[in-house]
Amino acid sequence: MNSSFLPRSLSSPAIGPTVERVEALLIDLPTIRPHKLSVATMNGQTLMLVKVHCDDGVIGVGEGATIGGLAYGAESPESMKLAIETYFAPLMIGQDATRIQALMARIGKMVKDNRFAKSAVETALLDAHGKRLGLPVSELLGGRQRDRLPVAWTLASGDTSRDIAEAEQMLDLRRHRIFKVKIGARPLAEDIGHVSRIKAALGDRGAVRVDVNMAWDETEAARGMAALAKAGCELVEQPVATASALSRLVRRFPVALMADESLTGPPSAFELARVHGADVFAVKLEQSGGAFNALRVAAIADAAGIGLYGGTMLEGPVGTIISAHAFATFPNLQWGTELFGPLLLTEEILAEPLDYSDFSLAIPKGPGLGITLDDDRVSFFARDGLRRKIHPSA
Ligand SMILES: O=C(O)C[C@H]1C=CC(=O)O1
Ligand SMILES: [Mn+2]
Repeated sequence: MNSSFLPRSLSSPAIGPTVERVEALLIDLPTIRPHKLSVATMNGQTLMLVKVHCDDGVIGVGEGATIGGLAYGAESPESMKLAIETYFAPLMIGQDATRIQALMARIGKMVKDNRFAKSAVETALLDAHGKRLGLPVSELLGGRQRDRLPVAWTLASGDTSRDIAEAEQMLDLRRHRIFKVKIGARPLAEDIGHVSRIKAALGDRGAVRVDVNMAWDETEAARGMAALAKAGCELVEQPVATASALSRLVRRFPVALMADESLTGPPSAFELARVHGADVFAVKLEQSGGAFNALRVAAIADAAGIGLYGGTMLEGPVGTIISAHAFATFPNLQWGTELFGPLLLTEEILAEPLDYSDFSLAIPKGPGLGITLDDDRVSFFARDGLRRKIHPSA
């Protein structure tokens, strides 16, 4: 790509270590069970890993993931890899790796959307810079306010008894006590029955929330929210698609309303706040376009009196931990997080697993993201790796 198109201020000479090489790869991992959402049923998850190699020998790692290929949004793991290799890398190579916001602005001038891919490369730059400085990424983002984050679990087997048994197991393990039930694929009455039975079984031992993933129209949503409030559900996530429909539902029922898919970065957060479209924002790093933008979304929520929740795109450990570093800096995180993505995967790709205990996730304290990939396992599960050679249909 010809960098002479760029304004002079965005292509100034590097003063620190520079980006030498950018590498992207896809890894395919099985899930512990089918994960049923109204938009897709997942039997596995594909992670796009990006490695940014710098000329001081530091390598930073980032991740992009989405749900059900193209079922959730415009980007797929494959499209992120292509965008990074073809369009991002030429804009990054030779640039100062320590001026992360300046480099992201340079990319932003030439890459209009691709928020998930931007989040992945920004993560890798933050990881590299934290390693270089000997600081956790949370410190680069302004400083952490907490060392652990509450983590919700999603019940999405589609089967009521199985979901109840799974919730009981999570309570016994002291891993989760907040449960988000995926609904919206079945008729309303069936979904309400499903959620009511789960809440009745758990009682005060577990909080129950639902995610409709935009599947309802406004009339169904009004009926659904009234019934869910009666059943003891405390929060309904994105029952309808648009901000205006959300704003007509908010505060009509004694149940909190959370925006998820409607939030695609700071301008959408501002618009939702302006129309009073939600009680709570599910902030996702990838949807926001990276950690810095997620912090901007959180600031808008705080200013508008909207509660905050740390969302996930069911990322693997890298995407999960950059999210944890960002959420650790939020002044308010009233609704906790759902950073359970790595627990949905059957395979570990870190040298040391993450610490999920006491109903929470520990935010690593080491430099950068504070995690280390197990490179042998990553190459084994790579799309063109050994696992595919042994089991071609896997
Ligand atoms: O919130 C979503 O829509 C996506 C995701 C988060 C948890 C889960 O099970 O799915
Ligand atoms: Mn959601």
